[in-house]
Amino acid sequence: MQTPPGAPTSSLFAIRDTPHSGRAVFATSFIPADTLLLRADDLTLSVLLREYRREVCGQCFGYEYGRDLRIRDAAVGFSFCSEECQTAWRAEQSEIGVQAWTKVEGLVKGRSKEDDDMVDVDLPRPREKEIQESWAGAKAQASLIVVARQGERDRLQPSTNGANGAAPGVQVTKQHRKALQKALLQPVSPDVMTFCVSGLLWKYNKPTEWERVMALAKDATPYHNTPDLKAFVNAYLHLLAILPLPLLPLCTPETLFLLSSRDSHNSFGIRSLEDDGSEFFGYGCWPAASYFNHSCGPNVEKRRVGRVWEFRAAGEVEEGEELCITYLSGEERKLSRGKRAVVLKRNWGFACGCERCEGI
Ligand SMILES: C[S@@+](CC[C@H](N)C(=O)[O-])C[C@H]1O[C@@H](n2cnc3c(N)ncnc32)[C@H](O)[C@@H]1O
Repeated sequence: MQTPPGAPTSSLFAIRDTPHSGRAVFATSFIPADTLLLRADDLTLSVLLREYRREVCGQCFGYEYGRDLRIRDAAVGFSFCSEECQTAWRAEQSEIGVQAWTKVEGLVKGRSKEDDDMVDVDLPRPREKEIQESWAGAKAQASLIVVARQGERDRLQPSTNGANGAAPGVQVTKQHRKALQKALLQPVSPDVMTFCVSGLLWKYNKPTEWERVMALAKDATPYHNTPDLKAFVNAYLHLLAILPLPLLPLCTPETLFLLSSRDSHNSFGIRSLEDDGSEFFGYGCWPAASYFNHSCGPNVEKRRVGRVWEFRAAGEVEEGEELCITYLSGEERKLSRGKRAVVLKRNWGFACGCERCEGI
């Protein structure tokens, strides 16, 4: 098998296909306990939940037991533990990125708290047909918004106008402006918005690395429920209405869906490093870290160090053995086999056939 783009390479392991659980990581020699197997420092998109934005550093995810961090960058809605982190964050986002976060913060700030509320997790996941129809349903309004924004570009850059000074292309009318205003009146889901902006900016700033995320395992039905899908479609229309103009060509249903479809089964929770990770700050996608399959009795331990994930052998590993982490949180690991199976099926979409579950 050819190594997928973005997959890790090592003298200790190789990535191979398995009959039932996609690709997996296998030891290529005996590995002593506690050996460092991989440091994944390739964070792509990430979501820091809005409720933690004052306490968790936007760059290194540092947390000081719930205290507000020293530096609050109110314009973009992130806080930082140091000036270095703030500078690194701004450099990584790029100038356009900082403009985008400022626009998003302006939209989200002052919205009623109810827009934030989590929806019922027990609703069924939308199937492919419903997903396609929802995105298609936004097409007409999206086209009107894009024309309204095109008018903005033409006002800002009159040199792109036609020879007679008239705007090239379609004339902006009341209908276009109304479509834009209507989008802005829809409820905002700040964390969904963060996901979309983070993904679009990552694609904008690192276009050659798109294939690293596209190579990951896909989920054809990545939305948790119908309100979640609706929140993504709304975020799309909002973003068309407010993003800096250079980002508009990237903001498409296709790109947003592809980001969700890869993130769904590959993201890592960003949790507190104390208390067995009881605080869930958000999540992110590190492609190199996404080739380990799950086992309920894992032989690899993972640990987050700032923005990097480290993977170590939990004990001695024999040549040829599959290297597995656990996808379960601390509390979930203590559940019975049946309950673990329900959690894994719901969150990751697979029926666990690991050695612990099969009783081997
Ligand atoms: C992070 S990816 C792991 C790498 C993946 N196998 C691949 O080919 O890219 C997670 C996905 O791998 C598969 N997977 C991981 N652990 C599994 C297990 N114990 N049993 C069955 N499938 C598993 C599931 O499809 C899951 O959604």
